[in-house]
Amino acid sequence: MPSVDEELVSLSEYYFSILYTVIMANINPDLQKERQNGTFEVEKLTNVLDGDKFVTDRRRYVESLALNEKELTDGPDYNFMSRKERYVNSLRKAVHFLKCCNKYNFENPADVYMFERTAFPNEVSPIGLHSAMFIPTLRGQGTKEQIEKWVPLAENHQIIGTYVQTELGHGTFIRGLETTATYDPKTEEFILNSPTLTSTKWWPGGLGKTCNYAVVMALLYTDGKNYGMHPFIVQLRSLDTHEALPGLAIGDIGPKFGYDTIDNGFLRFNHYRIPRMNMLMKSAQVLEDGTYIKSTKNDKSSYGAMVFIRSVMIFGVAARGLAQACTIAIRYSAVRRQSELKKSQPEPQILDYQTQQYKLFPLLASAYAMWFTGLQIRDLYFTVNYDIQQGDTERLPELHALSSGLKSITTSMASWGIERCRLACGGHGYSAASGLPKIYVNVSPACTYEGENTVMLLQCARYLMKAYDAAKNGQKLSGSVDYLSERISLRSSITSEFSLASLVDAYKHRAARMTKEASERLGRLQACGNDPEDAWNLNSVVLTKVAEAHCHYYMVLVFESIVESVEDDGVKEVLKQLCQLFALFGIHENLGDFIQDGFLSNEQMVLVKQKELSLLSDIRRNAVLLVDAFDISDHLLGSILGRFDGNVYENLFEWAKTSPLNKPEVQESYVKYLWPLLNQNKSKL
Ligand SMILES: CCCCC/C=C\C/C=C\C/C=C\CCCCC(=O)SCCNC(=O)CCNC(=O)[C@H](O)C(C)(C)COP(=O)(O)OP(=O)(O)OC[C@H]1O[C@@H](n2cnc3c(N)ncnc32)[C@H](O)[C@@H]1OP(=O)(O)O
Ligand SMILES: Cc1cc2nc3c(=O)[nH]c(=O)nc-3n(C[C@H](O)[C@H](O)[C@H](O)COP(=O)(O)OP(=O)(O)OC[C@H]3O[C@@H](n4cnc5c(N)ncnc54)[C@H](O)[C@@H]3O)c2cc1C
Repeated sequence: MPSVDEELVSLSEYYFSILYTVIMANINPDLQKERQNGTFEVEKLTNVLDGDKFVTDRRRYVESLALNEKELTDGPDYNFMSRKERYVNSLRKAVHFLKCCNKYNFENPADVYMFERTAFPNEVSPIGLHSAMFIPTLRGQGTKEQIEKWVPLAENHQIIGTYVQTELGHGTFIRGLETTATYDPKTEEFILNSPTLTSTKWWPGGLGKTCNYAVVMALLYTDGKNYGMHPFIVQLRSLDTHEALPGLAIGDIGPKFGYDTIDNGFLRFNHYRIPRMNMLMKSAQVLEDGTYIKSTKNDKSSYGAMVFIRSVMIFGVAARGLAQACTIAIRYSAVRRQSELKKSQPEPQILDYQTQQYKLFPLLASAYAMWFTGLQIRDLYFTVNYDIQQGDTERLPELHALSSGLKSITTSMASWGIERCRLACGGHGYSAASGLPKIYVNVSPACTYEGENTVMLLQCARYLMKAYDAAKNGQKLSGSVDYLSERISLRSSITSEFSLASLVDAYKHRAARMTKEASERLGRLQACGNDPEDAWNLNSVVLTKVAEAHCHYYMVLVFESIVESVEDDGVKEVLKQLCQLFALFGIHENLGDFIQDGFLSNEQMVLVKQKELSLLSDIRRNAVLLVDAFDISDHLLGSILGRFDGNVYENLFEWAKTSPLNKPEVQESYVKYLWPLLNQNKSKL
């Protein structure tokens, strides 16, 4: 007998197939042709992207639950709302979302995440930080007793919290934060204080108007000594009136580049007291008498929430953001016809222009590379985190380096790529109807939050320099830096076959050579009199490139391993083409790195450029199916240009008619401003 879940899944498959048939009946003919001409089965590739068929079915089922919730999907068009309306609407949806979580009683956090993603398409909910950072920090940094006390309150939403770290004066440099938590043994309380204007907490999501609790990062003082940054649970607002508690000044920081649905806020403490036990004490304790005791080996374990978000952002923000933009731009390029290739022939689909393919297909390949890498790092996070829970922090530095570096290169690639997709859609790309502006403003801050991208690359480089030194001293390295202690090939093995192994090898060579040279340069800078910090700074542009090279290598390596693991021939072939294009585009873009020491010969360079162009033609045939395989619903895309049915023009026209500026026919502003202007000289007409 099938389980309830199995029944639901087959029901959702059934509805999906009906929906698919209905939609196909009304598909733009160009898109229909694209979908008939492919060389592989889309569904099989979707299963690879999801992990397996079961995950695909489950995801569709969970998404269908969210799509059936009218409270989440109906309502005013986001594009026509004011900032305040966007916040209020999002909070309304957030509360309904919580009711749904109770109703459906999801046991797996992945279900909650998929449901939330559908409820908040390219938006962040005002309570998003509650589950993304507040609860994980309570769990990660609390003692058993603290977890037992606070987590149920948070999970039952009796309290709603956020993560409060950044200040007006400092975000990157955590040791420069100024908020103090001074222990008072007489009352067994901590006194939180903002001693300067620059110590005002600034940016935390949901702080402005929504949350009544927070984990606050502050400098711990006890017995007159500063022990650095520690996490504290702080009540911010009355649970009855929601007013800020005495001793606190809280508010919204005002409009931003995007993120309209969330109230990023400020917070000032005026000698605000909290009980001793509100310090999260898993890594360090303050006893009743003020004695400070450190209980974990790695003093960066309190940075765990940041490592978590960086690890999940690669897939959740960068890969999915770029995949959505590619879906929009490629579908639109298949239905848009413009100019002429040959006289007296119909105007071609713009996707047939090689230049259009060169704009879009490397981005498509990057989206796939990020997608697979993101899933890999998410899994690595859970493995390492499990070890940490058992007291083993050995792999934390590697996870920190990889998640920092990959968070940086993928969010940079994605935000650059989304803008490129917008430009590739010509004029209509600039309309909010394209959905691309909303995707862009949702992805672009990821280059800054959870560690500014340059700073994160330098964290990764720091790890690479240490690893290289260890390898030089004879240590055998493992994990993602194992290649630094291997003998690497001096000449590229790339041939006209373009085996994936030869491409991985090229990236490995580049990363290893650049790491070695950066390390030697660092040594030379110190040898000629610079102290280590100045030498580091004078070498930092080079170091960011080293980190990029390492992360790029890692992405090619992961992509190759996925291609190798796929059994279906059709899917394997298209993924191989994408993997080759990702690698070759990267070589072309960074050619100097690959030819500098003669690794790549002139002949090989010519081959690379030829193959890159021939791959465009290969991928052209499957381009629409390759974006269909991401299986991103129209609701999530929020794009008229990227609609699954390709019926762009009629829907653009209908959408424009709903613009509030079109109602009423004659606007008040005409009467107030234009009429007087137009009529001032009327008598002279
Ligand atoms: C459930 C699925 C969800 C999916 C959805 C996906 C995501 C979306 C979710 C939410 C998004 C919505 C909203 C956005 C939220 C944004 C929240 C924030 O931005 S919170 C604030 C984040 N702030 C930062 O990231 C600050 C960046 N700065 C730092 O991290 C650090 O200060 C530093 C730059 C790394 C330097 O730290 P410090 O000065 O203390 O240390 P050093 O002396 O330089 O280094 C000492 C040593 O420690 C290592 N290290 C540093 N950080 C870590 C770490 N996190 N973990 C492990 N190790 C770390 C460092 O490398 C040094 O090592 P060593 O060389 O060996 O000495
Ligand atoms: C949308 C959004 C949401 C956010 N949400 C939260 C939240 O929920 N909670 C929270 O606590 N914070 C939050 N933040 C704050 C965010 O984490 C910080 O803005 C981020 O860590 C960057 O720090 P910063 O603003 O101090 O940048 P800065 O460090 O001032 O960066 C400015 C420039 O200085 C350079 N720079 C700085 N230090 C170095 C260095 N050591 N080496 C080389 N270059 C350097 C950077 O590369 C950058 O070019 C959010 C920010 C945004 C934009």
